[in-house]
Amino acid sequence: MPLKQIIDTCFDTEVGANGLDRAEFDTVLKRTEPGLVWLREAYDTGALPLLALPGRDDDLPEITEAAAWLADGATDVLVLGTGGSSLGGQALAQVAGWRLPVLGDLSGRPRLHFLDNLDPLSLQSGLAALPLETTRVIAISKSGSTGETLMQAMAVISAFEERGLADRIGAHMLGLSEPLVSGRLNKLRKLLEPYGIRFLDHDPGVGGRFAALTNVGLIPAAIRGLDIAAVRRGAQRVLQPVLDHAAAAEVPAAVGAALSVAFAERRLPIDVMFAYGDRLERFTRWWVQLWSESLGKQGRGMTPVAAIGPVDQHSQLQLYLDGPVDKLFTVITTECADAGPRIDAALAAEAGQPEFAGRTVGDLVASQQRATVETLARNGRPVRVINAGTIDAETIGALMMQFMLETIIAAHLLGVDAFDQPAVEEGKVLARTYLEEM
Ligand SMILES: O=P(O)(O)OC[C@H]1O[C@](O)(CO)[C@@H](O)[C@@H]1O
Repeated sequence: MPLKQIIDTCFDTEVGANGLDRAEFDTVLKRTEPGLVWLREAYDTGALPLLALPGRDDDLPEITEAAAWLADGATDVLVLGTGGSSLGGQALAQVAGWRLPVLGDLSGRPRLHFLDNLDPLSLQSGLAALPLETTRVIAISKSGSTGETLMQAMAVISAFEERGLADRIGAHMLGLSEPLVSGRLNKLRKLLEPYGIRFLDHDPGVGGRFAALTNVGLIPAAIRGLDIAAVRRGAQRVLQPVLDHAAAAEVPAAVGAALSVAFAERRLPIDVMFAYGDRLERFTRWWVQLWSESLGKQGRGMTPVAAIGPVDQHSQLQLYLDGPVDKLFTVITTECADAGPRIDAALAAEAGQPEFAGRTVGDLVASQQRATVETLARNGRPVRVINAGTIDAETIGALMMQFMLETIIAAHLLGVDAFDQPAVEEGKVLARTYLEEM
């Protein structure tokens, strides 16, 4: 089912004075047109390889083979890498059942562990607990120089050696990094290749946070059994209107970018993504990096906040309904009516919840989604809705492409480069200095 975007509750007619008036919105929407032209040109010239990915299938056999190689006979697969080298894979794998409460890893496939946050205690206890004889590792870093990933890779190698498994390192690990460029040191390759570890190439033209549809995101997804061709099909469906020269109003990503920037210009500089369903939790985190690193530059940018429903109704909604009016909400809903356990009428009566009788858990969540959107609007909070239908491979591909396009178009509107992240370097240099001083 295609994504369905509903924006009525962003306008003053629905939410009162905090909403945009149509003319104001149309002016910002018109400003997205150069961004759309730029995207089409980038597609035609191949300047942005990300845009060619949805239509490609030539690389899928290599991705499928790598996933099968990692999973073959494995009880556990460790994914080393951080930021864009991890979050896309996490978002996709979660759609296929990874990291869900209780049942997440009971699929007969290897357990997946994404070691994206460097934490000394987690790493130590994790490596001690894992059956390394049957553990495979994929180390992902576009640059090959991210300290966290390098340190994790070194710790893993040492753990294999300490368990007397030094001779298996080459057969248990895979690397994924940019191809070697003469004169530039790739530390990850330098570290791992001497062990005979095979490397796949990270597409040098696709930045980490935009790499979910490359081998970076698709290998972990395929390990979990997600249909990776369908992920790309979903992405293509969202890209197509841009390539077909659709008017900005017919390109949901242009509409989304225009809304966000229009509200930011009105001093609503916070974007809250409120996604209903456990399977979208990591997706919201992936989006937070995409939106933050791509747009937060030169004093500009909108602050992303991630929430999932219904649980965050019980932690954040009070602020959203009654706190400062400084946010645009994007509520991602799913078709969940009729899904999940059906509630026994006698139990419902016994508990004093007669309205539960005969209803499914999905019926309640469907009602909650609707209620959240309406309550936000009634309290004068601008809210757009994206009805994602069923959360499957195609849907997550579509959502990822929608938000990547939205990010690129928003960057055009803000006048910033979506593809760099110069400011984060400063802290990395300082951390290295402090480490040397220790
Ligand atoms: O894939 P790499 O090069 O290891 O980078 C990991 C992450 O670190 C950053 O460069 C920020 O430090 C992100 O942009 C990137 O996704």
